Amino acid sequence: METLTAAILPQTIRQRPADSHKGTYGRIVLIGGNDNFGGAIIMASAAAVYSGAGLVTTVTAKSNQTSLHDRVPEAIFADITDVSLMVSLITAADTIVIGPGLGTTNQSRATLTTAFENIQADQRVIIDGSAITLVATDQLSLPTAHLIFTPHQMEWQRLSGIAIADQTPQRNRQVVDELHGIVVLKSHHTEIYTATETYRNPLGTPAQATGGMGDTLAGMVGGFVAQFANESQAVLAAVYSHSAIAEELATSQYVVLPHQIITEIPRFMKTHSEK
Ligand SMILES: NC(=O)C1=CN([C@@H]2O[C@H](COP(=O)(O)OP(=O)(O)OC[C@H]3O[C@@H](n4cnc5c(N)ncnc54)[C@H](OP(=O)(O)O)[C@@H]3O)[C@@H](O)[C@H]2O)[C@@H](O)CC1
Ligand SMILES: Nc1ncnc2c1ncn2[C@@H]1O[C@H](COP(=O)(O)OP(=O)(O)O)[C@@H](O)[C@H]1O
Ligand SMILES: [Mg+2]
Repeated sequence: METLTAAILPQTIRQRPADSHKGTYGRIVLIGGNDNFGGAIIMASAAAVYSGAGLVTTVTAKSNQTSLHDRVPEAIFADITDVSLMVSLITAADTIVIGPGLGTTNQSRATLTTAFENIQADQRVIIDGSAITLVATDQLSLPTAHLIFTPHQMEWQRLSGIAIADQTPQRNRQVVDELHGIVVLKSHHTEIYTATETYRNPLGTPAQATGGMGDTLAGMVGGFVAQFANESQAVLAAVYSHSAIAEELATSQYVVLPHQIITEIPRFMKTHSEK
């Protein structure tokens, strides 16, 4: 297993060409946030915007519209019950993040199934939170696309069938190979399984152990893969940046809140971009 280092940052975070516009930096659609879990998709959306994604649309419950616009005015709102709108947004996107705060009701399942049916092979899809749980419990068939799963250990137990105590790199790898996607297995020592390599994230702090921390990571991964061509590198750089910012904040804070990480992303990316 390789240990990630800060070298991944300037390799991945490129200088922005002068001759560019918002379309250059990715069209990302985030789907999730029911009436109870609006915060999850708002944090994911904010993380995508602050990571530099060019155009961000959030498909969520109508009850989250005002909060979304208040917290992330850069994001476009779409009502999650408007199925044809969601389908057209998915069709036009290059990156999709699905699952933060989606919930596991019949309506959540219907949304996920419709989204999967309309995803195209060239799209990058981050599958997080409730979407992982639904895929596992309902044995949904996965779309053919560039898939990136971001489970915590219990979500990985549900998806892989490997009990948390038995989640060794060797066993995890067998399931990762069957999934045909990248897996970010989150814990206090997050591991990233790409097609060919396994990486350990050396950073992270218990100050991060707070609700919404993974939703924020899902949005950052979405923002990074929407912009940077090398998909594996983009995932690694997002995971590393998320923890590195948290460690910086934790030098003077007992707990680090997801929205505080989000606010720091643009500065951190500038500091660690290609020189
Ligand atoms: N503000 C919002 O809107 C928020 C909305 N959210 C949304 O809620 C939805 C459900 O997601 P979820 O993660 O909260 O619940 P679930 O999938 O049942 O997992 C929890 C179970 O797993 C266990 N567990 C074991 N190891 C673990 C580990 N390393 N890391 C974490 N858990 C671990 C854990 O064990 P325990 O805590 O009991 O020890 C518990 O039994 C999802 O859509 C998410 O996006 C949240 O993000 C919060 C903020
Ligand atoms: N003790 C810890 N040390 C380092 N990182 C942690 C610790 N606890 C949680 N994290 C990080 O916080 C995030 C939690 O993700 P997740 O459980 O999906 O949160 P949520 O769904 O509430 O947003 C992961 O990135 C995980 O690595
Ligand atoms: Mg989560």
